[in-house]
Amino acid sequence: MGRIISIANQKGGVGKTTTSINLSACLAELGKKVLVIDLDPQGNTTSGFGIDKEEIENTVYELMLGECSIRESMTKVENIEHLSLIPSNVNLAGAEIELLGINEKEYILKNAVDYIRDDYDFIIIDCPPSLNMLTVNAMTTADSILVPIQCEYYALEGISQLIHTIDLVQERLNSNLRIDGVVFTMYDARTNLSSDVVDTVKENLNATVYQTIIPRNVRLAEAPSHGLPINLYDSKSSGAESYRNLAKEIIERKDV
Ligand SMILES: Nc1ncnc2c1ncn2[C@@H]1O[C@H](COP(=O)(O)OP(=O)(O)OP(=O)(O)O)[C@@H](O)[C@H]1O
Repeated sequence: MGRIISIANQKGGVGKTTTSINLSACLAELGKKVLVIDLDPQGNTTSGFGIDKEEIENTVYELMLGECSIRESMTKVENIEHLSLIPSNVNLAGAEIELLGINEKEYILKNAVDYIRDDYDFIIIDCPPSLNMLTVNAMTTADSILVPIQCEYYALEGISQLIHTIDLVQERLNSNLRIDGVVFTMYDARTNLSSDVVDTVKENLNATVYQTIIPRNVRLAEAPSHGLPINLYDSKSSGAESYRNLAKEIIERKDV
């Protein structure tokens, strides 16, 4: 049965999309069968895989509104074996309103994913930067939440709210849900600030912290404009190495 990991942190720009794309591509490179679900109306995971988000017929929006099946919502990603994507675009921004009044709207994604989860080793869900109904759907679907934390001064801002939301979902909607772990992103070894943030989070957060730390690496920032994950854009970069190591660490985890 596939392991379902949602990448969530309601703080914007912390590396959720970068982690979703590159972790998924590295898991696929290591031979795992991966489905990526882009649940962010910005659609950056979709375009980061080289898919034109304006041209696609079926997205996660049509899936959630019951206008297509989960298999019809999937797109194969060129050049990447073992990886499929359920894309997203700006239409998803209206989904919250359109789902008003629908029964069990917190479980719409979960009910769809249940049909296909046995076909995959990993299902990775990229969440939007807010704690809205889309994020709640990601949390009811997931086995665990991976929280990217940017190595910057306000890193812990909002984390207690995120943990409170995870606790509420666990209590009321998905008793299996747990925090998979924290991954530090955009680490800059030249500054004391980055290592201070890592120390503070480790002291204050009762969660597994992945040993792999994602460095600030310009190749990671460039790769999406070429529509490629980092392992295809620059396989030897520090960004590619770090996401490969994160993928290996996640595969080896037995406790989630
Ligand atoms: N390790 C890194 N090194 C350099 N640039 C990075 C790194 N990680 C992310 N970035 C850049 O930082 C910006 C924000 O990253 P990203 O889009 O992954 O964050 P996000 O949390 O998904 O954002 P949002 O909250 O808007 O969905 C992007 O321009 C991305 O290219």
